[in-house]
Amino acid sequence: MSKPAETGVFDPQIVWPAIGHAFAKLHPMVQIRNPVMFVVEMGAVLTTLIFLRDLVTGSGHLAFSFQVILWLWFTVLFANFAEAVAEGRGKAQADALRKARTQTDAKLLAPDSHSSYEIVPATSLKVGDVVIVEAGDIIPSDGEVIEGIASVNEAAITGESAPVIRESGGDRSAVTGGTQVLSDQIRVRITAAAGSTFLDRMIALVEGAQRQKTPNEIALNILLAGMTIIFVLAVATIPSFAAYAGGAIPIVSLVALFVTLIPTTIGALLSAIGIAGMNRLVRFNVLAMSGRAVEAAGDVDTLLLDKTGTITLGNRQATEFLPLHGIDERELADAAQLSSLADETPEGRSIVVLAKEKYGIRGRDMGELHAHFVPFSAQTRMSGIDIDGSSIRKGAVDSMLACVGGSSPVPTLPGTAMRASGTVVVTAAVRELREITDRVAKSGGTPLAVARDGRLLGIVHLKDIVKGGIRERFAALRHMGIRTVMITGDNPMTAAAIAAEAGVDDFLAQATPENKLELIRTEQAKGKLVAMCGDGTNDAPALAQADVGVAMNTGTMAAREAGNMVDLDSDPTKLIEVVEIGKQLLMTRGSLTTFSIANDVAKYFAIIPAMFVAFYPQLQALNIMRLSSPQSAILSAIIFNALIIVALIPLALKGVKYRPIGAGALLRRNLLIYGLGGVIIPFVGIKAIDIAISAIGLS
Ligand SMILES: Nc1ncnc2c1ncn2[C@@H]1O[C@H](COP(=O)(O)OP(=O)(O)OP(=O)(O)O)[C@@H](O)[C@H]1O
Ligand SMILES: [K+]
Ligand SMILES: [Mg+2]
Repeated sequence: MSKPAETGVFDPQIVWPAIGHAFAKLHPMVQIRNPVMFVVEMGAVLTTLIFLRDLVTGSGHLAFSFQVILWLWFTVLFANFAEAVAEGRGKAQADALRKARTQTDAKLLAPDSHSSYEIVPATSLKVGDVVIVEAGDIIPSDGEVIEGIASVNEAAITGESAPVIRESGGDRSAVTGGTQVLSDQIRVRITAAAGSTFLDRMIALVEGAQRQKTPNEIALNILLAGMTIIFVLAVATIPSFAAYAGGAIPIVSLVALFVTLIPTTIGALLSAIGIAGMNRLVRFNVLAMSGRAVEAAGDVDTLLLDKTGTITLGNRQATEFLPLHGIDERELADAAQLSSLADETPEGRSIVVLAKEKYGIRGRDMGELHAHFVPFSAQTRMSGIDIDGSSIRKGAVDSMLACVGGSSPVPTLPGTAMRASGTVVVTAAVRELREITDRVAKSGGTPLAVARDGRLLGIVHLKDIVKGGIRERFAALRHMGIRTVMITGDNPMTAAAIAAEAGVDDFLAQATPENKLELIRTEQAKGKLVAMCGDGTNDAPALAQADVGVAMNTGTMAAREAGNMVDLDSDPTKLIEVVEIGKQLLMTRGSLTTFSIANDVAKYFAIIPAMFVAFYPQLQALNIMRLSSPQSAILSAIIFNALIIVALIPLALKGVKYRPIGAGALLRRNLLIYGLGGVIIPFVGIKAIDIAISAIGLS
């Protein structure tokens, strides 16, 4: 995994444009999305108008008012700046991606030809068009390989230069526009028109163009808005207290008090925290389609993983033909090959290859054979062919046995009549078949049974390899308290072998797409947050249902569209980083909210005595900060309130450090640091500012 270095928080290339954006974001229609800061802006507008009036009439404390108003505007600008910096970091990543979206031409296949094509610009391609892509060509748009196999360099989107295999059929058929074919030739059916390709969506995502507030953010915003309203009411009563003592408090002081008391720190940084979380994922080569997915990742309890292509490499290859007693190996190979001639899955193709390598059985022309082809489906878990009155099937052993009547002695495949003595033959064959199946399965291989006209011939052994380093990573997930469950369409014994090798906690075998979906719903009904990693079209419903659906980039378009995250490195254990980033996001938000609210304590001690000491001398007891003057107290508080936003931008963007020490311990630790820190820091900060401004004689 190549991980681009993190740009510095205050990189000049990001800071300068962000300053401009901070002013542009002053527009009330932009500001209204953030209620706390909108209120601050309204306060700034109101006091500015009063100041202008006083300027004309020559009344009021003009110098003092001017300084307070300036800092009110700074408060809003700093909040805007924080968001703009977060967005700017995303834009830098988007620009890198945009370079990959170079203008290319496409070799558009003429509608009823197999080889003649015309060159057209990639932008003119429509969904459904078929293009030829040859070695050296850039794939013009997203699509599905419908014929051929090729090695593809996807570095443009993944940053990983090792080529990947893309082939028709199966779960590795999706190709991404902007990537380059290195060898061979493929035919690609275009699945996305210009402007809505994967790369386009990636760019829009990292730029934050599609960012929507998550339910958690909305809830927090409502809470903050609620607190703001309470402080409006509280501050609104102050003039009457002053009037009672025969004095008056200038509006600008009231607004300053109000702004320092409302939760401006978290209000200013909330949006930046969310954007930064998504950006952090991008740096790990994971694209989150929604902020909600990132948050959910922070609380995941159960991780479900598809086996083939997710836990294993996914190119299951036929390695052996294992005939039943009394059946010629060549007869089995021949039947297996026939049933696979039109099977465009990697499994089917590898059977044709093995039959040719081992027995020299040549491919036959499907057109001349007058055959009816039965394609593989995840429901039937079988595929095959009806040819010359005979029917050949291959598939998962249990499905095949149900079909040829392994459980009942009566075969149900068409075209078979049962002899009276047949029962015994079938049962013996079934027993032997089970023995072979178990042997293959125990080694982690996938056994495919082959039958001709209801007569079992034997087993094809498909081999697959568990992805490297996966075991330790699953152990790390367990340590984080996440249960891993492998779900596969394969038989229980193969599943058990692979599950043991990969080190998952549990597995579900012989699962149909509906079973996968059901399992997720059951977990969710128990109140658990479920993540699912998958690559196949048959995983799509589950990916859509899961709270966090991580599609492998090697997977099909359907899978990539259904999930709410795509892992460009196709590494299911990346969930560790995804969860950490999610937890970090939640913790950062929680910590800064705590800090923001704790901040208020010091401000009460700074401002309240300063405001009232003239009317109520006994409040002098509260004046523990001994600030130089009431005006300096108000000014120091509002300056601190604005500067703390800028000071916390790096923390908001980088996130508080995640430590796997358990939720309770973490909460205590954060309360101590951010709660206590939030109480103490403003006392020190406000006092320091007070000393500084009275030294330079600002107030
Ligand atoms: N081309 C094929 N023809 C016939 N049967 C097949 C073919 N490919 C796979 N099978 C059988 O169907 C079963 C389920 O298919 P598949 O592997 O696609 O399911 P899955 O739910 O995606 O599980 P996995 O986790 O293994 O990817 C396989 O275990 C195998 O027994
Ligand atoms: K505040
Ligand atoms: Mg699969």
